Amino acid sequence: MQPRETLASWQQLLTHAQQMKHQHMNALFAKDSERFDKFSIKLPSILLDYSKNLITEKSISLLIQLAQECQVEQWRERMFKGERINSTENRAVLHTALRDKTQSAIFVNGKNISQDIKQTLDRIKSISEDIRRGLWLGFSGKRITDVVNIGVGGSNLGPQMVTEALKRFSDDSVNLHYVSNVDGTQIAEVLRPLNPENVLFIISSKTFTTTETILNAKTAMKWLTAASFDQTAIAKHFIAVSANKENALKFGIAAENIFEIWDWVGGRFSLWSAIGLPIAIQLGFEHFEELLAGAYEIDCHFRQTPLTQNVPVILALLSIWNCTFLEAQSQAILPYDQSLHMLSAYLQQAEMESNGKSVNWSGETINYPTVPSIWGALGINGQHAFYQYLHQSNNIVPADFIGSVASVTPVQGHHETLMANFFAQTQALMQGVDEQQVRADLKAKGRCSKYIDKVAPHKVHQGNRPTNTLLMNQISPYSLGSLIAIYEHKIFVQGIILQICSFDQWGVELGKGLANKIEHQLRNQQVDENNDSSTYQLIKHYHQVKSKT
Ligand SMILES: O=P(O)(O)OC[C@H]1O[C@](O)(CO)[C@@H](O)[C@@H]1O
Repeated sequence: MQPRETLASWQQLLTHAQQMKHQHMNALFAKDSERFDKFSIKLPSILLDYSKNLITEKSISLLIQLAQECQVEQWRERMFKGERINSTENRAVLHTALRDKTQSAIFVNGKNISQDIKQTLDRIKSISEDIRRGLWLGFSGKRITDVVNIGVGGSNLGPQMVTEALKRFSDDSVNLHYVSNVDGTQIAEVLRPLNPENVLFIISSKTFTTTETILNAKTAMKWLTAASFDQTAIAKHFIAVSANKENALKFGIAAENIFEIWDWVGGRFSLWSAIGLPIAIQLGFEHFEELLAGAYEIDCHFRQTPLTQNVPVILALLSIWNCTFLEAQSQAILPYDQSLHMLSAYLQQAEMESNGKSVNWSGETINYPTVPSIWGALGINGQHAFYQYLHQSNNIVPADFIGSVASVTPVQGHHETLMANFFAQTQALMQGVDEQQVRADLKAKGRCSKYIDKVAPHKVHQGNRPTNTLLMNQISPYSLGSLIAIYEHKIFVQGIILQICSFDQWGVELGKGLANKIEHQLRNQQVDENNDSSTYQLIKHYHQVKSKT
């Protein structure tokens, strides 16, 4: 495995980055009237404009060379063909197979998984339709009006982000709720207004060992059986989605209510599998299929388009350019479409759980900056909260701006105001305003020179802050499927170039193990003296205060 720092393109990028740090995007735009054409890509439902990055044609050409030297195209084929590229877990990575319209045969451990996928899709269709038409009945013969999805991380964020985004496409035949937090407040609040006779629970857990999910599921089961006085009611009110059928059965879920997922689907890439059942229930199976179709379009684009015109590849290269070579440390996700209000939370898991690692495939320490921390919120709300930092802090935060040409719920006069802000913000972040201009503007407003001297330095915006604009035609199941798949493949490409195993998540295990030990101490009013002094005193304080409340 060739260390990345020894690649010719890597070395040239290091030198090139030092030169580019002294450039301003304003000058690059002034020099080149075709900059937008050179640095934008149009897909059927999404336009990517990446011209507002600190790049030249040379930057892109070196970055493409880097992708080639890292054999991104070969790795991409290995993924699509089902090779075990998740090396630390010895697993294939095949979320793309879940949305492959052609249902081509793909073999994992000698088994054609496309047949399993088809069967599961057929079951999702039939169960979601039964529930939506009122044919699935609860223990007292009443129809299901409310579905509660219990799951966390990848077993929650994907379905919740999508059903929130596509609410407009729901006919409201069923109310959908999500419980992810083990804080009892959440499940108590969700269940409080519901009638057990009308509620169906989906227990979503790939491993079926996640403490938070299992505890919430147990509470749900107690709530149901307390009302039904009958264990047989469980079969009418509980569905499980899991790769661990044995545990789901042991838990008490009826065999016919268990939906299988497979070890070749990573939790954070699983919304296309039966983990997406809540999507089909709330929006209808045909909309779930459109979501898959939108993702499939991007799978084909990613697999077939030359690297220079390949949206996920370009986004990955820009992230590497901004973080590894220009040393930005975080990346903002700023949707301007209300529908996408959960997108940054979703991408936080997708990107940070995938690539937030510090050793390479061989387990050697990586000694160059890799991926940024991902954060964000709805752009308009952010403007009145944290954009001050984006515009004027010393830290450069590259940002993805995501908006739609047409609103799915047009309210007269609103969309233009929203989108005017969308366009203005990337312009302001790029252009900035220098002191000379600030002074001239203040003078034109009739301000006295004493005031101008005092205020002018505070009003300077350096600009030169990189942004990508992803402009969607309109939010729909199809375009949302495409958007999510773009980010999934971007994450993959980053992992390949940075030599990070993007499909494991060992970093979540240590905390889980320690929580188990501490939970034992909390339940038994003990404090283990082997704890460090901070943790020891915190637990002791917890017991003392608890004993008095
Ligand atoms: O679906 P499961 O197995 O309950 O896991 C939920 C989430 O927990 C994690 O394992 C992290 O703890 C994620 O990777 C996963 O999406």
